[in-house]
Amino acid sequence: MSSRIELHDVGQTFLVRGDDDRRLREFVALDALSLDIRAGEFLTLVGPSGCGKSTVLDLIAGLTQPSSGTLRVDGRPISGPGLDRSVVFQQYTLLPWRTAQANIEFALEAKGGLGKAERAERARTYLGLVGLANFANRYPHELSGGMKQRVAIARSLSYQPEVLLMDEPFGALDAQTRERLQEELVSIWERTGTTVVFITHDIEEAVFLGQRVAVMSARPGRIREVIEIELDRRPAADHDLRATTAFAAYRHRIWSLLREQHVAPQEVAHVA
Ligand SMILES: Nc1ncnc2c1ncn2[C@@H]1O[C@H](COP(=O)(O)OP(=O)(O)OP(=O)(O)O)[C@@H](O)[C@H]1O
Repeated sequence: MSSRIELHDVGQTFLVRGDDDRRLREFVALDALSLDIRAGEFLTLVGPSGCGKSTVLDLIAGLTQPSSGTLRVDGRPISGPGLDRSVVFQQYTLLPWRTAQANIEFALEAKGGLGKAERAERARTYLGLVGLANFANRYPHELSGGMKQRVAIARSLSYQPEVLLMDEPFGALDAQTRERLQEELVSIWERTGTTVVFITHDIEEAVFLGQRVAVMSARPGRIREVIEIELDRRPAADHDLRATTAFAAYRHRIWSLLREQHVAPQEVAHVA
């Protein structure tokens, strides 16, 4: 249950108002961006602020259409959102008046195709998967930030999507919670085999999670380099992956790539 995603020569241009004369101008956010994401892989996407990471994710989710180029999932052109792709944002986006369990059941109801008992069962299964089996009846305000984000992840997984798109999902969490959720996410990914595209600002997070790290260049956004991460990920209690020399070398390589970048002058052209 995983899909291959292909982006070929993708361009995205927005119309923005100029600061000086308020005239509409074209703003090139992405230019000829190509990327092939393998079925079942965990790909992390890093790049300077404003380089177009969320724009890429929105395009894969089908929330927006590109100005040029093509995007495909398993060979099919992406023409809009679909239940084969699920998005987790930085904000928790839970319904405050529903319990954790009911939040997931509600999302499954909207999806359709499952009876009441099946929805309840599936919600329990996925809450269990993210370690919240005992918190099913709590309302969002009774959960910590990390727990709320786990519910959001459980909700996205409960659709059993082929692609999980994550836009800085751990950005608002404290360092300890973040590390724990990173480990849980890897273990969930190993069990489900879902294709994951994960945006982050954090180089260590990108190296820890990604089988490959795609580094984007500053405006207009393109893929600068895709780095294959080969680390000894054996799950031993005393194995601190982040403390290894190999981990530090990858971290440094990506840091250097990002540091080399300077923000090009805004690419604008008058259109009105
Ligand atoms: N709907 C829009 N209209 C106009 N400009 C937009 C729109 N969406 C994004 N942009 C611009 O496109 C560029 C890329 O934005 P995007 O949010 O994809 O970057 P990002 O790499 O995710 O940024 P960050 O790391 O800061 O979250 C930015 O300069 C942004 O201002």
